[in-house]
Amino acid sequence: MELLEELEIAPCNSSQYLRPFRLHYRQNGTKKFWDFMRTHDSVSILIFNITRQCFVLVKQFRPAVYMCELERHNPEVFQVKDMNDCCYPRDLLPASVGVTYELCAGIVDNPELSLAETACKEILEECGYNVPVANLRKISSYRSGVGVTGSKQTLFYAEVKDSMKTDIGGGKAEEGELIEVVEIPLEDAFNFSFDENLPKTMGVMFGFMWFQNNVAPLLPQKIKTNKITPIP
Ligand SMILES: O=c1ccn([C@@H]2O[C@H](COP(=O)(O)OP(=O)(O)O[C@H]3O[C@H](CO)[C@@H](O)[C@H](O)[C@H]3O)[C@@H](O)[C@H]2O)c(=O)[nH]1
Ligand SMILES: [Mg+2]
Repeated sequence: MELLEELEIAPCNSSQYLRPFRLHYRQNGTKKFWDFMRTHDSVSILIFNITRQCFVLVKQFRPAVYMCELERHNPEVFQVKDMNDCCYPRDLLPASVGVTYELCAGIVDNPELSLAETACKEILEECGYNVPVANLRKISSYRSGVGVTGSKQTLFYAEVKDSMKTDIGGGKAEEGELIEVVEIPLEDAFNFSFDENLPKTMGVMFGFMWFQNNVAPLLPQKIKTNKITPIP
């Protein structure tokens, strides 16, 4: 995951994942426009391993995160004069600056599967646990990237046991997915959440908070999470 070479930044003129549009409109008499992208909806799953009392997260290289960091150190990377130009950044940063901790998640791109079935498929592909659909609990759904995509993400909760682990996970190798499965012990979860040196998604932070409010109170006292209050 850490070896990053041959970077080329090129314009994205067509994509199976993103379609940019501009909506022109008049709102309360004021003429406006807004640029946005159509993308797939998605599912994400907060996974808790009850055998070892830990959360199961995934870690992966995210090009968008990496490029934000690269631009901060190297402002010219996106300053191409012609939209057909390519840029070959030289002063690279380690790949690790673009690696984030996330909930297991996937895009909803198979209309034949329900959201819960899609979630179970992602759990198996990314984390290696074979979870029956009936074991999933829907937490809620929400809008992500409201300024840019506004797509809907549905969040599930899944409790797993070591005995349900039938595969190593890691994502679909044939699609080039390179995913590391990581376990966060329950007692470390809240310190992990607020450690800004460990880049993570809001889904992870929300998921841990939800667990604290909805599942932790039902656990035996000795394994409850350490609740910490973030410093303002
Ligand atoms: O530009 C792209 C985009 C996607 N892929 C492929 O498509 C797969 C998508 O993986 P999947 O696990 O289905 O989706 P995620 O990348 O995990 O994205 C989900 O998880 C993210 C983190 O929660 C959310 O931001 C997204 O909305 C949500 O779809 C990738 O692994 C690649 O194989 C590419 O090759 N190129
Ligand atoms: Mg994924």
